[in-house]
Amino acid sequence: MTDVREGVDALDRELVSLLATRFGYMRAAARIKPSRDTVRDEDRKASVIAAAVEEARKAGIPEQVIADIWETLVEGSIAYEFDEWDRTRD
Ligand SMILES: O=C(O)C(=O)C[C@]1(C(=O)O)C=C[C@@H](O)C=C1
Repeated sequence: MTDVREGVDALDRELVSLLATRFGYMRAAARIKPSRDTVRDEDRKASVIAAAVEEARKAGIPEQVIADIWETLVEGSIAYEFDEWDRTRD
């Protein structure tokens, strides 16, 4: 069990590192988007979540769990992008 928990802890560190990279892309998106009302894109949000759920289906892991995680992730990303957009504009 110790090995399993060490594996989980190492994987969680990797996941956070990958998420840090993803949030870096959100900073880039906030810089690129020309107006505040383009930060939230519901069509893109739906397509990002659908793609993650499809990957979950292929991997044989619970699709609803992945849908819930991605809902939180994309909403958190949108909030972060709004903060970035406001921080970098007057
Ligand atoms: O694709 C974008 O436009 C993004 O800013 C990325 C992202 C995401 O988290 O994947 C975030 C905000 C948008 O509403 C849609 C998707």
